[in-house]
Amino acid sequence: MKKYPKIGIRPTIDGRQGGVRESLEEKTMNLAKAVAELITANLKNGDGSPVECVIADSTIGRVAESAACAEKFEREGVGSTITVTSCWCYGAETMDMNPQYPKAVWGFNGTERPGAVYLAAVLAGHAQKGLPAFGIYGRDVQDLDDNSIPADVAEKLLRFARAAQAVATMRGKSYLSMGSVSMGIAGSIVNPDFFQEYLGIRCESVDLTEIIRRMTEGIYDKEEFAKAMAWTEKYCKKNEGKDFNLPAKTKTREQKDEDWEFIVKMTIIMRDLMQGNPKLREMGFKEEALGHNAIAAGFQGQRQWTDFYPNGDYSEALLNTSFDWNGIREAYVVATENDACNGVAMLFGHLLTNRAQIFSDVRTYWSPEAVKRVTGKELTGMAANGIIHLINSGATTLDGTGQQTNAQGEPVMKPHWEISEAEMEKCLEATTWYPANCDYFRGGGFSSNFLSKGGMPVTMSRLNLVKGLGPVLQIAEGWTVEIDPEVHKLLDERTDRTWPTTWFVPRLCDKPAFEDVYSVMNNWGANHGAISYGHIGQDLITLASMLRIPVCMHNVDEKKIFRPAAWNAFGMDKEGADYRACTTYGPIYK
Ligand SMILES: C[C@H](O)[C@@H](O)[C@@H](O)C(=O)CO
Ligand SMILES: [Mn+2]
Repeated sequence: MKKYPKIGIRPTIDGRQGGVRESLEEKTMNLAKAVAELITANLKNGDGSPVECVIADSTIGRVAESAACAEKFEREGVGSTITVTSCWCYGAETMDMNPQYPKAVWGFNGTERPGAVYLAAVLAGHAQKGLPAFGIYGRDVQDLDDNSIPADVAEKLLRFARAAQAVATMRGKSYLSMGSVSMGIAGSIVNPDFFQEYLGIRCESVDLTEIIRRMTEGIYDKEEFAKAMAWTEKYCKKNEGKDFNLPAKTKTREQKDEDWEFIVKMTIIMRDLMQGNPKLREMGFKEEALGHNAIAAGFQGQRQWTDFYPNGDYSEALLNTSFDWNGIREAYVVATENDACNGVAMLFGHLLTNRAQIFSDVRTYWSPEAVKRVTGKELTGMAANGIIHLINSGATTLDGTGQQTNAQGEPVMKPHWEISEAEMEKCLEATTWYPANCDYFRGGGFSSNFLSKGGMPVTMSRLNLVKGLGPVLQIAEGWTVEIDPEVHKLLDERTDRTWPTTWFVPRLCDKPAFEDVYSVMNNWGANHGAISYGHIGQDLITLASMLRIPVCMHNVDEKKIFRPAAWNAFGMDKEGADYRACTTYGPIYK
C-alpha cells in the first residue's frame, strides 16, 4: 500500500460565543463531514485506494484554532485544503496560510448566515496575501438545515480535489532519466529547475550501463524473471510479427530468443531503478533495493543504446501498461526518448485519471484530399475533416488498443482496478511484437504494434518549455477514430508499420488553433503528445493553474474553466489573465 497525501477539510465558523458560534457548530462540522465523504467516495489514488480526508479537530473561529489545524494537517500528511463555512468568519484569522497547499473555499449559499460574504472576504484575503484560492459558491440558495452538497458545488469540489491531489502526490518524488538526451530532442534535455520549482520533483539520472551491470551481475529477481519470461512466451512472443528487415540485418531465431530474454530482464531492472525492490535487499543488494523514488521516468534508447543493444519498446510499452506478469496493476509513467516534457504531460494525465497513458509522435496530418489522392478513397464520419496520425515506437500503453469496454460495449481505457483478466488478454492479443526495424534500431529488439479502436474520447496534451516565458501547456480534446482498413494499411505502410497507431481527430471550434484539424497539428509545440482517455481538458486547466503553468492552447469551453478566484483580478480575457497570474505568482516551490 503506497502512502498518499490527504486532503485537509477546514470547518470555519463565526467565533462569537454566547449564541452565534454555538448555533453553528453542528452545521459547520456536518458540512465538513459531507465534503470529506464526497471526496472519499468519489476519488481514488493511483493504487485504487480512496483519497483520504482529515478534518480539523474543531471548528476554526479564531487564529489559535487555525494554527492548531495547521499543525494537525502537517502531522497527518495533508497536501491540500478545502475550507467550508455557512456563516461569517474572520478571514485573515481563519484562512489557510500554508504557501504550498492548493486551497479552496466553499461558502455555503444560505442567507440566514453570510457564508458567501465570508467566501468573498477570505478570497480577497488570499488575493491580497499572494495565496490564491479556488472559490466555490453554489448557484441556488439552500435552507439552513440542508447539509447536502448541490451538484454544481460537488463538481467543483471534485475538480479541485483531483487536481490538488495530483499536485500533492508529485511533491517530493523524482523524475528518473535512464540515459540522457535522445537524438537532440529538446524535451529530453531535462530541466531540473522546472521540475523542482514547478512540480516539487527531484531529477535523478542513471547511466544506461547500470542496466548492463545489473544484468551481468544478476541484480534482479531471478524468480520474477522466470515468471516474466513464461508470461512473455504465452502472451507476447507468440504474437511475434513478420521480420521486415533486409536479410543482412535479420537476426537468427537464437538471437531473437536472446533478445526476448534481454528485454524482459531490462524491463524488470528499469522498474527496479524507478521504484526499488525489497527482493533485492534479501539478495544482499541493499543500495539497489532502494530505487529512485521515481513517479515518472524516461528511457533515452536512441541512439547509443539502440545502436548496440535491443531497443526499449517492450519495456516502455509494458511499464506504461496497466498489467504485466504480476497481474493487473497501476501503470507506470515512462517517456520514450527520455522526452521529460512529454513525460510530465503523461504524468498529469495519469494522476488526474488513474489510467495508463499513450505516448506518441504527432506524426502526420492527413487532409481528406491527400488521402483521396494516395488511396482513391474518401475519409468519412468523424474522420471526414482530416486525421492526425499518432505513432511512436515504444511507450504507447497496450491499454491504448481500446480492447477494454464499458457496460455499453464501447472501447475505453480503464483505471487498472476495473480491468478484467479477459480484457488484459484482449489487449495482448491485439498487439503484435514485430522484430525492430534495424535501420533505426541496429541492436534489434521488438516493437509493439496495434491499431487503436476508434470512438474513444481522448485528450492530447503537451508541456513545452519556452525560454524567457517558462512552461506552457497545450490541450486538445478529441476522439480516436477508425478509418477504412485499406486506407489505414496504405497510410501506415508509408511510415513505420511496426509501431502502434492511433488515429486522432481533435474537436474543432472557433479558436484559431482549432479551426481545422490541420491547425491543431500546425500549432503543436513539439514532436510528441501525451494522450489520456476522456475529455480531461478542464481538469488539466485547473491543475495547470495550481502549478502556475499557463495554458497556451485548448479547446475547452471558456465557461467551464475553473481557476483560483484571484485570476479574475488579472482581467476578463481568460487566456491573458492566466498568463498574467502565472507570471505574477510564479512557481509554487521557488
Ligand atoms: C525515426 C526516429 O528514430 C524516431 O524515434 C522518431 O520517429 C521519433 O520518435 C522522434 O520523436
Ligand atoms: Mn518520438
